Order: sequence, then structure tokens, then C-alpha cells
Amino acid sequence: MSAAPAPAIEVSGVTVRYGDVLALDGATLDVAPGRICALLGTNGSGKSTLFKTILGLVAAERGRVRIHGGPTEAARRTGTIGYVPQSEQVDWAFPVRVADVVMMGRYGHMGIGRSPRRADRDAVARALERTGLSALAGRQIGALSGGQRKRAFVARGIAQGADVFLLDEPFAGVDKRSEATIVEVLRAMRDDGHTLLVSTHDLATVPDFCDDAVLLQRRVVAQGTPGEVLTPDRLMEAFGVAPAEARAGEGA
Ligand SMILES: Nc1ncnc2c1ncn2[C@@H]1O[C@H](COP(=O)(O)OP(=O)(O)OP(=O)(O)O)[C@@H](O)[C@H]1O
Repeated sequence: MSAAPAPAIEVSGVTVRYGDVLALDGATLDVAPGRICALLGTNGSGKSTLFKTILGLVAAERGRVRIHGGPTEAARRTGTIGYVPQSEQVDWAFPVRVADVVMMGRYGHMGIGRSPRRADRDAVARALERTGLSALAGRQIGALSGGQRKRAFVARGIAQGADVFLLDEPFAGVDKRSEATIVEVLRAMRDDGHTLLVSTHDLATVPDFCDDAVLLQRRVVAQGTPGEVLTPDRLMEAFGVAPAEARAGEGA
């Protein structure tokens, strides 16, 4: 009998503090390879901190993170982790074209000071195609819609050759049509075997496209299928909404 594969993302007992603020308090979760897992929680529940810890940008006071069974530093070095940041963290006035943003995913492959080669340009073209952005390759990043911007960062991760993707609120500020396009791209990535951890406040879409869900309140208070995690009691307790409101609040 072969052993089960290591989780793509394994977070064990992670505690993070910013000065006096306890942002994560022994958070523990696993995401199996080839799954889409929703990361749910109210404002300030520690979702972005969890992403930063997985990325190695914030140091944990206790606990550890493993990516495919190895240390997070190794995964960063090899470009295994792709990160799609919250929109507010990006300077959209920065004068770069969409193709340049996606090419940034290739920097680790090029080495410092080296210019893109054919393989890099091909990888960028493929990533743009996968995300439906080929026609916008030459456009300034700031001149894209919110949903297109998100897809540009997904394309950057694809060009990088990432296997594990962390997406911080990919649906914030995007309309229903863009949201549907992003969901389609994420599903296709999952079907190709990638692993995705997606933070979202859009509870209504979760059962639709996520295999698993995690509810975070500084620690993980529930993990399972979306149906197991998003129970009426938990919706009311964590978000102060009834299930019907979560559906009605779609896109709000
Ligand atoms: N750099 C920082 N310095 C001090 N406190 C911070 C810092 N970053 C986050 N915090 C605090 O840590 C806690 C967790 O914040 P975090 O951004 O991880 O939450 P979040 O779940 O991503 O929230 P949101 O849904 O609003 O994006 C909050 O209380 C926040 O105020």
C-alpha cells in the first residue's frame, strides 16, 4: 500500500504576533494536492497573515509550515508558490504592461540581469492564453478592470511554474462576469493538479467551486467540505448572517 501524498500545504500550530496583536493562535490546517480550499473568516481573523506566513514573509513565533512536505523556503526558491495579492497591496499606477507583470514570474528562471529567452516568452504567452488575457498583453496594468488585474497575477504564477497558489480575495471588487471567468480559470488549474488556497468574503460562491473550506478566527475553528463548514450556526456565529442572507449578499 503506498503512503498518502504529503499535503500540498501543511500549517501546524502556527502562532504569529505583531507586537501586542495576536494575529494567529496555533492555526493548524492541511490542503491536499489538487484541491481548491476556501479560507474564510471575518476582517482581522488572520487570513492575510496566514498567507504571509506560508510565503515566509512573516515569521511564526511557534509552529511550522510545510509545502509538499518540505520547508517553505525551498518552495519559494523553486517558485512552487504563486501569490495573488489583495488589490490594495499593488501600485496600479506603476507603468508596466500586462506581459511585463506576467514576465516577472520568470525572473527566478532567468537569474539577475539576464534578459528573457524564447522559453520565457513562450511561458508568458501560454500563461496569458490560459487566463484569457492574450489580447491585453500590451496594455498598462492600471488600465485593466479589477477582474483582469487578478487574472494577470494568476498568469504571473502560471508563468512562474507555481504549483501551489495563494489567492487573497480574488473576487473583491470584481463583477459577476469577471468572477465567473476567474472561477473558470481556477477550476482549470485545479483540474491540472494545482492546489489553491483562496481567501474570500463571497460565501455564496464557495460551495460552487471549492472542494474544501477552512474557517479561521485566529485559529482554525472548522475545516471540511463547504457544507460541513458553512453550517447555519457557524454562519451566524462567525459572520452574523443567516444562510439566506449569505446567498442574497452575493456580489454585494
Ligand atoms: N503589520 C501589522 N502590524 C500590526 N498588526 C497587524 C499587522 N498586520 C495585521 N495586523 C493585525 O493582525 C490581525 C490579523 O490581520 P490580517 O490582515 O491577517 O486579517 P485578515 O483576516 O486578512 O483581514 P481582512 O479580511 O480585513 O483582510 C488584525 O488584528 C490586524 O489588525
